Amino acid sequence: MAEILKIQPLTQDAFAPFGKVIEADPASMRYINGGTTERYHALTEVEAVGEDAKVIINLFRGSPRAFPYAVGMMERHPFGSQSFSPIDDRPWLVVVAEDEGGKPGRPQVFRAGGRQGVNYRRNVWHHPLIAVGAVSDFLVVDRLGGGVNLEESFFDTPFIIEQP
Ligand SMILES: NC(=O)N[C@@H](O)C(=O)O
Ligand code: NI
Repeated sequence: MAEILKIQPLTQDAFAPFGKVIEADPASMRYINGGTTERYHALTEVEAVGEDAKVIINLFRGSPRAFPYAVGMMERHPFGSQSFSPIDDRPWLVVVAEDEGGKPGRPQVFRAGGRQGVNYRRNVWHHPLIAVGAVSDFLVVDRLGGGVNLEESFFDTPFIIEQP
């Protein structure tokens, strides 16, 4: 019987085991450009390791997922972090899992606001982008380079996300 996953709000503390939430954190803000710009400084760091590793910036245009949605697999990137920052100010879902002996444990689902991004630390289990409600653009910063930077793991029984 497929287990239904609870959705929790995305907070820095709750997401800490998996990476950082990218959002306008007042504690990181400093004024620049003669006071005309608020710089939210060094919110997180990018990891890019291994052969010929470099950091790239991408745009992902995600089609909305249909719900109930079956979380049948998770993936991770052994050589680099991966960040997703929504451009359209639309809520979306983040699905991550702790590592349990080289496999993902029970997925955890977070509801991200339209101005909340995440940076998955290197080798953190996550589900590929889950856009909600409409086609949504995301700025994605991740790693290009040698080696296979994608490891996938499939659940024997999928987990269900009922409604976002
Ligand atoms: N394949 C790809 O670049 N995207 C995934 O890594 C993802 O997390 O969406
Ligand atoms: Ni990924």
